[in-house]
Amino acid sequence: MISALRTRSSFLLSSFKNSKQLRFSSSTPFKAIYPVQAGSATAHLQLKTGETFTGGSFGANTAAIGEAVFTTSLVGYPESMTDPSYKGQIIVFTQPLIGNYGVPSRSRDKFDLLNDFESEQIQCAGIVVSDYSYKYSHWNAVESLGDWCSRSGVPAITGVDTRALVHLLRGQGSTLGAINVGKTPIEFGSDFKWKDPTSANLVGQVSCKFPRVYNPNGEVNIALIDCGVKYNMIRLLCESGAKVTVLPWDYDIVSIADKFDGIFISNGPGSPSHCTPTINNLRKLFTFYKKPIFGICMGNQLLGLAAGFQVYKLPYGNRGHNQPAVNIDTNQCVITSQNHGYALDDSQVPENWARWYVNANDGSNEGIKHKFLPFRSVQFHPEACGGPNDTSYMVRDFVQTVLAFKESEWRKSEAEMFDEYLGSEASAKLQMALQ
Ligand SMILES: NC(=O)CC[C@H](N)C(=O)O
Repeated sequence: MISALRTRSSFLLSSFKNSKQLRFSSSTPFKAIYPVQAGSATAHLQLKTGETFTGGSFGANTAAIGEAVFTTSLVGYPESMTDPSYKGQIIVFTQPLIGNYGVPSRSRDKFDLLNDFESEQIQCAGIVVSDYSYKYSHWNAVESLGDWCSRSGVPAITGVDTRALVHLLRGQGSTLGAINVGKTPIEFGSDFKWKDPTSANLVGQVSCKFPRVYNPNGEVNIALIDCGVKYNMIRLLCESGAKVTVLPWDYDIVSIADKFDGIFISNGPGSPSHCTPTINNLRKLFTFYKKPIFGICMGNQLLGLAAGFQVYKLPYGNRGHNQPAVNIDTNQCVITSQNHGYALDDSQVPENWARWYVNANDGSNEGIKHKFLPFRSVQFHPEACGGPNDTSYMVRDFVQTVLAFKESEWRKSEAEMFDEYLGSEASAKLQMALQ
């Protein structure tokens, strides 16, 4: 199955590359092709490779630089724009109609988490759309997308030929771009120093600065390593019965690990290579920590790096809400929400680890698990927001596993606990490994 997936994916990629690619002359700007409100200032997305896409500004009258990436998600622009994973990126929406349901209210749930946003503010550097809805309508809307972007200092362009833009990004890969508002594009001389925001440690910029506890009366105590956590991850853990202690990405979790019944590693922006402290902490935990660990997206990459996997950058990433991921053991396919540019190279699998999920489109890794310790992670987003909730059970399963381990510790010796949970053969291996 996997080899078939890999062949299919290489066929898909090669056939796409050989297909008639649009010719992009980097001198002629792509004119706005969708309606731009009369009186809007002209705005441009200029790529480092020279192409310019012109449209009308409907956000802040400011310039921004970011990695231009595209998402095929049809809904969920408030969630995507406030997802810290998009820090340093300019989001190009393939869905043409953006803004039609406005921006929701800032109501909070019982855990004090915003109900309709994934963090307190817009995280992306800017947005590019084809057909912005100046008029919006929704029972929960309190302002327009344009007003939200304007008051947040985030530039937004409408009227852009996003099909041509996405065609280009698929052909050459995600590309550094600059949004600027003004009659004429900026003349970036060949010596212009393009400062790539994603070359910085973006996780350090978005992670919490101090620990914070959610749902203090939860029945199990879970440490969440915050690499740029989305609010719905915290919400799902709390709703599953956990007390969640959110810790900064580089917090010394090793020295307090035994206080926690389980550890969760969150999503986050930029390259995982900047998170060396987190990776080193995970490596130290592997030497003694025997309770469940679960990671999502960046968490999958950091757990994998700590285990000995390599990471590589995908040409244009997987960002959308209909990405198919296949469970390698059961062949079950789940439809997932995704937003990532890096992936684990699972062509070489470290000892005692196994591939868990694989992407049915491009054969990229979608999850890993330890063969007999309760450590696992997925590249996709079970917490959705936006996208399908089909795999949100994985967060609940993690909390249930933590509870099972905790309860078992009270009632049974370790050997019995591991026998019951892992099966006697794996348990025997574990006991050997822990000598
Ligand atoms: N959503 C995420 O956690 C993204 C992880 C990482 N920044 C990537 O782009 O692959």
